[in-house]
Amino acid sequence: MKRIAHFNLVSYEQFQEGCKTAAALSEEQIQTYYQQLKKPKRATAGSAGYDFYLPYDITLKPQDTLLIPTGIRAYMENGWVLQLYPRSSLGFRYRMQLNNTVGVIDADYFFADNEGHIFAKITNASLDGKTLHLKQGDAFMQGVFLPFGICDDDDASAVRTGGFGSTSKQSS
Ligand SMILES: O=c1ccn([C@H]2C[C@H](O)[C@@H](COP(=O)(O)OP(=O)(O)OP(=O)(O)O)O2)c(=O)[nH]1
Repeated sequence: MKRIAHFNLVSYEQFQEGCKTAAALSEEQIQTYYQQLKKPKRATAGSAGYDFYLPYDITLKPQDTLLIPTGIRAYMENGWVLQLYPRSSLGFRYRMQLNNTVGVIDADYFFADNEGHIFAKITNASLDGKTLHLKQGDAFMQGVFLPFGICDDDDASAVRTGGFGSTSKQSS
């Protein structure tokens, strides 16, 4: 197995910033949640997916959507990508989905202005009216590191600075 990555927590300031855009939380709550953040882990020696844990309790009614600041950044060697998927059991039971279907975390995102803070946007797409209640520390999403190739005439040289959609802003 290739060891090509590691997870870190983002700084407290970045987590606080992420929480501000995601939820109405007091400073005290944010401090507590930050202290209790857990780095992603694989559940078994043979698992491909690193489980990401919720920073705080969430309730998602059918069709509700939430942005979640994970408090996590991922360093990985060039030539690797971290792909994010819902945790299968939550997909099976609640049709919990990632709004972008699969999250793509680029290797250079680690060096972005927001410290490479990984966000997840999830929806309860339940077709049978089930509300999803999850607790702080529950695994809700999984990340898999994958190698990728590039085209032989590829000359991409732009440097990533921001988060979602930032590269198209730079080039337009
Ligand atoms: O679920 C996600 C998906 C992406 N990202 C971060 C990491 C990724 O490196 C960056 C940009 O994502 P992506 O390349 O998929 O989005 P884009 O809309 O194509 O934006 P960009 O122009 O920045 O490439 O946003 C997340 O935190 N969570």
